[in-house]
Amino acid sequence: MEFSEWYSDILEKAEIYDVRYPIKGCGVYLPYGFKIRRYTFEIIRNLLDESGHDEALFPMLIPEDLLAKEAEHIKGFEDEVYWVTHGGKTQLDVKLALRPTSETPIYYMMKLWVKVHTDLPIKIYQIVNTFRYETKHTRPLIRLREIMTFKEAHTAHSTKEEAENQVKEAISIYKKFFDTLGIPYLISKRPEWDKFPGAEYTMAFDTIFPDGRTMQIATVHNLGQNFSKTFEIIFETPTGDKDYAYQTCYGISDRVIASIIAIHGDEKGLILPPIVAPIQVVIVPLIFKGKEDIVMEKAKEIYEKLKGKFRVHIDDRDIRPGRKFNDWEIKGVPLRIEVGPKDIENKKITLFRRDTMEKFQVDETQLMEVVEKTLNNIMENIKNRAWEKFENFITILEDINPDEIKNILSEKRGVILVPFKEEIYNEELEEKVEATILGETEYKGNKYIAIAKTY
Ligand SMILES: Nc1ncnc2c1ncn2[C@@H]1O[C@H](COS(=O)(=O)NC(=O)[C@@H](N)CS)[C@@H](O)[C@H]1O
Repeated sequence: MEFSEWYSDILEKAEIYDVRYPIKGCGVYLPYGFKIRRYTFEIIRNLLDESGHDEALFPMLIPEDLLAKEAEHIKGFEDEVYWVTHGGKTQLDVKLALRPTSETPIYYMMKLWVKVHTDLPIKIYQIVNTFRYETKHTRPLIRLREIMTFKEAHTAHSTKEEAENQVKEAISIYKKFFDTLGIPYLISKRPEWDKFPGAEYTMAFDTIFPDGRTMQIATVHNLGQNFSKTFEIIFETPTGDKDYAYQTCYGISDRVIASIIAIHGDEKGLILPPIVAPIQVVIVPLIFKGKEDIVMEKAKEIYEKLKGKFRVHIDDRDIRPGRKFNDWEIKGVPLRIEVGPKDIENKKITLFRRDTMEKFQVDETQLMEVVEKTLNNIMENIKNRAWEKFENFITILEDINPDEIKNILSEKRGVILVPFKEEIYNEELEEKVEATILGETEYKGNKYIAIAKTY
């Protein structure tokens, strides 16, 4: 099955997301998908909190004059902004934007908060919905008009070096985040012509979807003093001088959820990393005539043992076991325990791991350690499998040969790496190869220009 068909099919069949909302680019997180989202963003929350960030919350509405303050920024977003013009029947005297991202409201407030260098650094983030009137083809969780899960971090520093270090910290936070989810990535510095509006430079994480196209899953921007000059975020330095704050911002969105689904899934359905799985272990009692009671009793006993440590569920629906197996395989539940009369007699436990579709038996005394070990093993396995597929999508060429590049990008697709040369690194190259320049990147110790077909 072709990837995009598989993808929209699984969103529905695994009950993750419902695209039938009557506005293009807007959809509904169903309970199962919402839990995956919750566990996923809990990871990034913890990583940010552990590295000195504080979560905050800013209004969604931005007055037109505020949004338009930073010239590059508004130029970059003016075609994407949704506007509110009325309050009820009353026309508003100032148009209000639905935030496409929150530099302008946040930096307006930072001006009020920052007076002296000891008020810095500020490291805050919010996880909110943002709005972008995307004109390109919208796709569920990938290219939304209402970006429902937009984690944006914004920092302000008293020195250029500290802001530079913050970019490095943001990159290492994202590496930990994607490594925890087993999502492979290539980190590149976006070319000048494709950086974030108002930034000095943009670092980006790109992953490769099963159809071979790359997906930008995170960005880190060094904003320099562009916004602090516009918003007058001025502080008194230790020597009594005045200076403008040095800033960074970095964001991820629902695309992280899309990547978990797309990268780890197989033809059968989802394969969820245990850390984000709403159900980590599903217990399926095999009901045989006359043995219902002992089977259910054992199932409950296993449930009670596991529930303190794992997210476990007993599927006691009155349907055939095969139907149950199928349902939980589609939903990507990492581990299944089948409880039948024979196993009970032999004091055995039958387990099934979703990533390899293997079934195996252990003594019931080993239950806890085997569940723990297998879940960890599943995480390692799906991460390695994802990186293997990713590496196979990378083609290193000695030189720019437009025809060869076009050929590879239409057949194999993936990312093409050519040795970095300043003289060819320009927008014309994109036209020549009819593809996107992701940027300059380090790969296995060498410096390359990365070229790909992107989402
Ligand atoms: N329309 C969209 N739908 C889903 N995700 C999106 C969309 N547009 C951007 N993203 C994701 O959001 C991330 C951050 O967006 S951004 O424009 O690159 N950066 C910012 O907005 C900065 N303020 C950092 S928070 C992107 O890296 C991309 O992964």
